[in-house]
Amino acid sequence: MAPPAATNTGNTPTSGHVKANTMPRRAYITFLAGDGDYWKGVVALAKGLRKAKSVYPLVVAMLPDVPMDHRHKLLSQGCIIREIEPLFPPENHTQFAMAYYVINYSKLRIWEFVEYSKMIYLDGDIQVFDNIDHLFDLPDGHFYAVMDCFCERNWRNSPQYQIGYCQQTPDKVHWPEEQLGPKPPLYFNAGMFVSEPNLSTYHDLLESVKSTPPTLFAEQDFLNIFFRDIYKPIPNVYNLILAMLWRHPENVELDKIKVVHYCADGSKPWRYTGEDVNMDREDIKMLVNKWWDIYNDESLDYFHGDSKATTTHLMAADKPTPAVTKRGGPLFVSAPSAA
Ligand SMILES: O=c1ccn([C@@H]2O[C@H](COP(=O)(O)OP(=O)(O)O)[C@@H](O)[C@H]2O)c(=O)[nH]1
Ligand SMILES: OC[C@H]1O[C@H](O[C@@H]2[C@@H](O)[C@H](O)[C@@H](O)[C@H](O)[C@@H]2O)[C@H](O)[C@@H](O)[C@H]1O
Ligand SMILES: [Mn+2]
Repeated sequence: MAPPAATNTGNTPTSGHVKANTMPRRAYITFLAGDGDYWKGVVALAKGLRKAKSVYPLVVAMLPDVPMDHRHKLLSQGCIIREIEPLFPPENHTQFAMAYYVINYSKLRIWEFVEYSKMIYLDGDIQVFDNIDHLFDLPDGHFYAVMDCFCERNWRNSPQYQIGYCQQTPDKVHWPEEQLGPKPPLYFNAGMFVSEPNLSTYHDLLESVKSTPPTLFAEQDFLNIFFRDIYKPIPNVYNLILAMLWRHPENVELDKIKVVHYCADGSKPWRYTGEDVNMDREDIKMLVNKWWDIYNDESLDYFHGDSKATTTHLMAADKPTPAVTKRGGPLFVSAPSAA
């Protein structure tokens, strides 16, 4: 298989079985920041999309602080790298739910990727287990994403959490309009969404972020405000927020789930120990195993079995060859059943 040119067209599919430039300009886009271990999530995502036979490329919107050896690991998995400038919210004293959420505002840069007409954004801690290319055919002009859940502890400073209200079960605790005003509009998780890159949308996003005071869930809150008039919920098979398994099991059909979002505390597969709350559940162990099965599957590597091409490709990019990605990861006694 010919190695991808360092600056390929942007339509070279990760699976390699469709001729470049014959597909509509569509792409999966993820975001990578820092010198930590999220690159492992992106490697797994590239391999998962390949296993699911997606015909569209995976583009990595990358902050400048991502080290060269991490970039090579992604290039050698067929990813397209698009370096972006960081984007920060206005000066604020907000306590984000997680301090590092401030870097997630840089995600907004992806609306500038107008070489693509349609994008599916996926967090680096997401895995795609079944083909979801059909989502690219959803009608333009809307923002598609899965509804979030407000029951986890990291929502404890929100009014919803404090009164026990969650949009997943709106009849369990009614929203007290008299005390808290109108019920909030439906709220999506920003770890996965379908949208269209567009320069005027991008301009409006950047203008609007300057005047929107940051809140608990950083750019996720901001995106919910910005796209609230065109937001359309899609089924949770496209973004299983793991907490749904213990907060709203009645809303989850695990065997129908296509996309898993490892966002619960302690659930990032590449850091998983099983010691955090809820992490000893059999369904969590099975989903973490499924992630590792893909991460460790060398038959899913972009340069499977052709290390010479890897060297050629990377030498062509005039960069040192990457260290061999350490394989391995926790194996569990309980045999993983199919999810
Ligand atoms: O150190 C970091 C933290 C976050 N991210 C990216 O930002 C996304 C959002 O962060 P995270 O998934 O941790 O948020 P969560 O969904 O768990 O709240 C991640 O999936 C990564 O794509 C990253 O690249 N490096
Ligand atoms: O910067 C804010 C982040 O907010 C979201 O994560 C949260 C949120 O969904 C909560 O509802 C969950 O309880 C929590 O577990 C989860 O981490 C997005 O997944 C992430 O991409 C990013 O936008
Ligand atoms: Mn995430």
